[in-house]
Amino acid sequence: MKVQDSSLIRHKKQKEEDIAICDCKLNPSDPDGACAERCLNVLTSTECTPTYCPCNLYCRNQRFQKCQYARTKLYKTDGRGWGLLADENIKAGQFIIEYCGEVISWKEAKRRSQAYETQGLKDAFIIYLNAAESIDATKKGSLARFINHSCQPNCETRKWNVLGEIRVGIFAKQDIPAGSELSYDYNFEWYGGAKVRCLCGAPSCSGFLGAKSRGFQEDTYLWEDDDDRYSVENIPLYDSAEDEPTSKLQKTHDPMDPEYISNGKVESPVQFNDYEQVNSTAPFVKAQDLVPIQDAASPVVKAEISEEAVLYPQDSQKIFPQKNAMIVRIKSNSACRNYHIGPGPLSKKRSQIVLNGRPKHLPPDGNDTKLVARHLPSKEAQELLKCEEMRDRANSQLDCLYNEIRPAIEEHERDSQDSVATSVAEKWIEASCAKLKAEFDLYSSLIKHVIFTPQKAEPLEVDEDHEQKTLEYDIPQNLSS
Ligand SMILES: C[S@@+](CC[C@H](N)C(=O)[O-])C[C@H]1O[C@@H](n2cnc3c(N)ncnc32)[C@H](O)[C@@H]1O
Repeated sequence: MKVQDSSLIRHKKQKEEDIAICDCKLNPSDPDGACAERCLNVLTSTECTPTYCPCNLYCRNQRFQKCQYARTKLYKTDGRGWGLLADENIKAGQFIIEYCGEVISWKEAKRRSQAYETQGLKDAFIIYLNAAESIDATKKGSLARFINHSCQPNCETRKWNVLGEIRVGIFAKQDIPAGSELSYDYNFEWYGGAKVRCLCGAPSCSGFLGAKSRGFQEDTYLWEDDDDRYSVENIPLYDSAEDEPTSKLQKTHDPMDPEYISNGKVESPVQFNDYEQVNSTAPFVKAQDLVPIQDAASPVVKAEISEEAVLYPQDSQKIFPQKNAMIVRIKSNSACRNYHIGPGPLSKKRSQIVLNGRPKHLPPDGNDTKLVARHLPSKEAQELLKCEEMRDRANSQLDCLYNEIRPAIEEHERDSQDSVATSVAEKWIEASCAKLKAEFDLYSSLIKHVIFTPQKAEPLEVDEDHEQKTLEYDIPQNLSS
């Protein structure tokens, strides 16, 4: 009989209406381009959902789900325990591996870290996931748990939305040649315990792991004794019977002991691809016996795009098909409200988004507008292209604004459970409105031109440079102003 570990957080099932569907089109002559860097979902750090993606089996945006990891191997460092090496050349930006572990509430994270410390556990494996949750890879996890800290790292952590849940991946910050040790900046948030002297050897080394940390500020976090908002009891529990993988993790050995993994042979680096495949699908797994370690500490994951990035009231959800747009959930102090920015729940139809029951077409890309403009007299074409430029400018303003306010949002999120400051939200809304207005202008201009184009099936005479020479207009009386 399986005993459910009540400290683990249950998988959330993604609702159909929350599935984000990109508008990529599969080009049979370039299948590798399916859901590549311009995919709407990729731009919003969201993985495509199998069977819903227009590129179907060719979709390349399911790396977490398919465990498309870089080849890595373990090695024994000098003074820093185990470390992880690149076992192939890795490109800048490449997804290397998921940081898997038990997903627990912060309250549970605090309890465990204290317990680990009392037991004299040496290394720290709890990382920050979001305001309410942490990932503990102390007993269960992937090879990512062996990646050491560096003050001048070649990797970074990024959060991705995978089937409606936020997951953490290790990504290359730069090209990494095979044989290099992988590292990221833990940006430690200490859960107590003595500080660990940093041995990364970087010229800019800050001296200690967690030197950047403001320390574990118990009082500002959620789990004051009388604060039950995020207590384990209130969080839906993971049903191990449903999803628990059968893996090597279930064996009675310490699965995280590289000597166990590598069959006792630690002299030379060992390949771990099979092991990774088995474990990587399960960021949420059942607890096993504790392993004695010392000086527990918990690295905090820095997210490139915070899933709790910017507030946008739910009742005024808008579509922002941009890099910074992500479905987010932010909990306010007074009540548990949901805020969204970015693509709201998307319908199953391609190129169409349904919000609050109203279908909205995704904006045409620049090429489409230019195509339309080619078939218009130059004055109209100019106007159309001007509108498009306006839209692009507003888009990039919104991007800049997002980058500007992101630190405040992340800072705020860590400091307290209040919603992001109203002034920040207002700034965002203002910029979003500017962008929407620019888009509106673009579309109205497009519509105007479409209405004003000839109704007769008179082919347009176009010269080699696509410049239109003649046009016949059939302007409806009521629209001829
Ligand atoms: C997530 S684990 C990394 C894997 C670990 N080396 C092991 O053998 O399991 C984090 C721990 O590794 C050690 N560590 C990581 N980076 C270090 C560094 N730059 N200097 C000293 N110790 C480090 C610390 O003990 C830290 O608590």
